[in-house]
Order: sequence, then structure tokens, then C-alpha cells
Amino acid sequence: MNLNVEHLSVSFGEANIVQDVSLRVSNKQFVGLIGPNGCGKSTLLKSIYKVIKPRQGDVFLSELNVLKAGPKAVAQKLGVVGQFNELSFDFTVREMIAMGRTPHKGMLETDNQEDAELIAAALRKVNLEGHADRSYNSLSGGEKQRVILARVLAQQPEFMILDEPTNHLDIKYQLQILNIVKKLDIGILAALHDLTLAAEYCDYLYVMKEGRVAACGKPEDILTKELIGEVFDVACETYRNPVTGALGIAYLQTR
Ligand SMILES: Nc1ncnc2c1ncn2[C@@H]1O[C@H](COP(=O)(O)OP(=O)(O)OP(=O)(O)O)[C@@H](O)[C@H]1O
Repeated sequence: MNLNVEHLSVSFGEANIVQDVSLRVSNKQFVGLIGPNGCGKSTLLKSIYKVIKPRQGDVFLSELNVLKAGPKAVAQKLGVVGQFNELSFDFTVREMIAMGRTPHKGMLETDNQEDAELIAAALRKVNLEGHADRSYNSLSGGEKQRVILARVLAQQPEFMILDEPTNHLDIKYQLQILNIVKKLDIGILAALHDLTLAAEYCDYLYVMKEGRVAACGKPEDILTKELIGEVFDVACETYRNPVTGALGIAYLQTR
């Protein structure tokens, strides 16, 4: 399933927050969206997954016209791990994850054995088997984040959007979540803040600055000290990590 975002623009009043952004995720790529705070990453993602209405532009998931399709048709294909996961009403962890099955159900259809197995498998995958009956609101930020991922796993989407999925997570779970997502073998578009993790996990990166795409390409081609200095306003040197061989970034003092 491919994602095509075409000339998307979002405005709040007079402020043009996302300006004529086009991007593509094809062939089950893991594509990262990076850029400084406030550059418009979340707004772009929310307009792709229909929480915000764009001023202009189109979004296609393969043949599906996302902005014109109904929510259920989109939810059958697209899973979303958003940035803030607070709830006014309390549910158990199991109930939260069961919500992932809703797009695949008829109006009054209840959960069956297959749903129960998918929910249990999702709980196992994020290491929260023992937490199924806990109240969601009582969980730590990192545990909540993993429940939201488990809900999306139970949803069995063909494409996934993640907005800073490693927020709140310690390094073990940052790596675990990125490994789980990477192994799903579906197209992924994820906003990420950690540039070395973005370089390690992403096949391709889009760099946003002030609402526009400032650069795009393979991580090793575009994550240069010049681009990082220009977009994030920090001085750095890039290097090959001698242990992993991955791209390393040594941050120097802020300019
Ligand atoms: N509903 C809104 N009304 C007015 N301005 C908004 C609204 N939502 C976001 N903005 C503004 O749009 C800009 C982009 O916000 P956005 O959350 O998309 O940035 P971001 O790149 O995801 O930032 P971060 O890395 O901090 O999460 C910010 O200046 C923000 O204050």
C-alpha cells in the first residue's frame, strides 16, 4: 500500500502552517519526517489522517482517496499512533486494544475468538501481557504509548502513521517500538526527533522547515552537518559509528 500526499496546505486563520507539501511512501518503506519544533510535522500528519482539514491538496493510500473516504474505510487500512494519548473516560488496557478491531466489525458485532487472539498477541508484542486488566489512565506515559501501539497492531493496518512514537519511552522501549514497527512489513510514515534513530531505521527522510519540505533523500545522503545546522540551528559533525557502522552525529555547542 503506497501513500501519496499531493500539494497539501494547511492554514489556521492567517497562518500557513503546512505549505504545498508533497511526499510519497512506496514499497513498504519506513519513511521519517524530521524537523524542528513547530515546523508543522504533527499538523501535516493530522491532515493526512483526517483530524485536520487541509486548505488544499490530496491524500491517497494506493487507490483510496483518504480525504474523501469515510472514517471506517480509512481505518480499515490506516493505523495511527498519535502524540498525545490522554483519555477522559477510563478503559482497561484490554478494552483499549480491542478498539483496534472496531473498523473490521459490523455495527452490533461482538469480539470473537480471532479478535481475542489478536488482542493477546498485540499485548505480548509490547510486553504488557500482565497489564490487560489495568486501568489505562493508571499507566505511565511509556506504558500508554505501548498500549496505543498494541491497539494499532490489533487493527492490522496496511499502512501506519506515527507521530513521535518514542516520546515517553526509555531507550529499551524506543528500540523495541521501532523494531516492532520496522518488522511489520507495511508502509510507515513517522515523525521522529532523534536523528540518529531516524538514520538507523528509516529508508528515506523528509526534512521539514517552516511548513515546507526543505530536503528529502536517504538518511546518509541528506543528514549532513550543513543541513542539520541550517534546519535545526545546531553545530555538529557527522561520523560513522565505529561499533555499529551507523551514521553518528556529534553535537557541538548551539550556534
Ligand atoms: N489548532 C491550531 N491553531 C493555531 N495554530 C496551531 C494549531 N495547531 C498547531 N498550530 C501551530 O502550528 C505550528 C506547527 O505545529 P505542529 O504541532 O504541527 O509542529 P511540529 O513540527 O509537530 O512540532 P513539535 O516537534 O514541537 O511536535 C506551531 O506553531 C503551532 O503552534
